[in-house]
Amino acid sequence: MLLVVAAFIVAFVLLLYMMSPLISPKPLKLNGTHVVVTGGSSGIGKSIAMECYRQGAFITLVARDESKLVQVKKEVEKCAINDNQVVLCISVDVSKDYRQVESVIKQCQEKLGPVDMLVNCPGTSFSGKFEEVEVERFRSLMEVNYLGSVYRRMGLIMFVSSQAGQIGLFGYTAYSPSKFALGGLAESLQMEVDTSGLAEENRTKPLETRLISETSGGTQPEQVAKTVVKDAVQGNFNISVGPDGYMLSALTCGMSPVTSISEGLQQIVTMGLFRTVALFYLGSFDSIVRRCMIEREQSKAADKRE
Ligand SMILES: NC(=O)C1=CN([C@@H]2O[C@H](COP(=O)(O)OP(=O)(O)OC[C@H]3O[C@@H](n4cnc5c(N)ncnc54)[C@H](OP(=O)(O)O)[C@@H]3O)[C@@H](O)[C@H]2O)C=CC1
Ligand SMILES: CCCCCCCCCCCCCCCC(=O)[C@@H](N)CO
Repeated sequence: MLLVVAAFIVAFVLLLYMMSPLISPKPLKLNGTHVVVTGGSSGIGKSIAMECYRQGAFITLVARDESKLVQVKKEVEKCAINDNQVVLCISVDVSKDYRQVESVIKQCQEKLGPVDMLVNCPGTSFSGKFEEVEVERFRSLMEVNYLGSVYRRMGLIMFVSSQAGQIGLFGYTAYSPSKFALGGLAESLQMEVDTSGLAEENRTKPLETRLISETSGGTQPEQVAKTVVKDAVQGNFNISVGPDGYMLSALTCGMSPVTSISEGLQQIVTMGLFRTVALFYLGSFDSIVRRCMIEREQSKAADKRE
């Protein structure tokens, strides 16, 4: 008995020792740095750009629609904290020609210096039942959400995924894999790198997907931006928003790295508990899908009778 306890303590101390080099050293100070935000002309990307500007960064906004970019540039400029700060805009489709993207990023580096932090936030979403989603959608979501975040460069890189990138969800057969891929990329890249359109989606969204998505409390993009920027400059690998996001991240951490001792300890301690909570969530998702199916069949039968 004593031996087992001793073995546990030794293993634990060893674990802490092994984790210590993973703990990121000093946080990045955003003041004066160059932050590139792809997908920066709307939603979360725009809020992240504003948050970084408020902390003194120089910003390059990347998206397709030029007029939206110009408009958002003005909004970001309002968040300035000194007179030197600059916002650049680049209109390019990140899902298309990689060389073109590379060349525009080169241009912005010539103007604002090397990129200190790259925030990958371009993305679109589409939901529908598997057999009703055109194959072309699978390709286009993969191109924007996944390939649109593949840029080879140095510095801090942030990938904006989704809860649907941690778990597979009804209606997200095209979207979810593109976000899972992003997670795989981040996890592989982390090992290599030596770092010391919601409206469109809602048009087709199945009732099941809507009900399941509503389980996760909506968060304002400004709040998301605050949290992710704070965590990213600290060098954290897994960044989540809200209590369900926290639980999901702990639950799906797998072999992803830890960036603080307390993060690792929390995962170890909470894993079993969160798995229990997750089973209840799964049960409720299942009952949503079943209820929708029954309701559809009933209304079909009623239509026939008429
Ligand atoms: N909103 C949500 O509920 C959630 C969002 N997410 C993820 O967060 C990210 C941002 O979402 P959100 O703020 O809602 O998105 P928005 O639709 O508000 O903004 C998307 C941004 O990406 C740009 N963009 C889209 N396609 C391309 C492209 N091919 N090339 C270049 N830029 C492109 C858009 O500009 P333009 O169209 O002009 O190119 C826009 O600036 C996405 O990756 C999304 O999957 C994750 C979980 C929840
Ligand atoms: C311990 C376990 C906790 C489990 C919590 C589960 C919460 C599930 C709800 C997930 C909703 C995700 C919708 C994503 C939509 C999206 O990514 C957007 N692009 C939509 O436009």
